[in-house]
Amino acid sequence: MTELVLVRHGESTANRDNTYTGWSDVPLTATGIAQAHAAGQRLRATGIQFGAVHTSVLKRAIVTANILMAEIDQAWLPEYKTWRLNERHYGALRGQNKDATRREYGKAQVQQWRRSFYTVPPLLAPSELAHDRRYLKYGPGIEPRGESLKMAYDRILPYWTDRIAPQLLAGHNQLIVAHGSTLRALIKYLEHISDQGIDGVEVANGVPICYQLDERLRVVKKERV
Ligand SMILES: O=C(O)[C@@H](CO)OP(=O)(O)O
Repeated sequence: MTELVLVRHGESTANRDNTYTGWSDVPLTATGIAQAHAAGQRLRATGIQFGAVHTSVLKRAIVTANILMAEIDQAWLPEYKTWRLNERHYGALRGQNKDATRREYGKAQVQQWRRSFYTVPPLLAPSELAHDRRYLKYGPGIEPRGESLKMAYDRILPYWTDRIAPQLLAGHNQLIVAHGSTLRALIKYLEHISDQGIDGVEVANGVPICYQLDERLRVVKKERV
């Protein structure tokens, strides 16, 4: 039996301001930092010993991961950062206020943009891409102009298959510190949730989700701590 723990970062400035975030690299708020410490203390009480930590290349997840690692007194763990665990890219919605878009486009459209598996948000223009050097090293085409949850799922899964699943199969517990929709994609995969069923799944900031997995990585137990 191996343990897999998923944690969404603490509250970010964009969460506080109710704006679409995606790949925008926004910091944690003071509340978010406190949530990360509290989550780490609860995780420490479980006594889980991890083999490695995986996070995105966005600071709200990285800082949360570092706080968690310190709180569980496993700051020495290998920590792997990958763009594949970045939040789903919100395209041209990034930076806009969610309530303002509800007023402009209607609640149903916003709910579809936020929670449907297949809906792609309005795309950024090619000229609006950031060409950030953290992505350029992978070559052209890594930075999306916007992603549906399905598109994010498809780029997350290879990292699961190549880097996380083999560690779990070898008996090493793994901690993933990522984002609301990255984690919804992983939860969909782990729990075999349908394309429609994933609409209703929400992941709270700073609440560790602990899975016990069997030797074929089937979920035996799920618990929030
Ligand atoms: O803005 C975002 O990138 C995400 C996560 O905060 O929000 P949503 O809940 O709309 O998926």
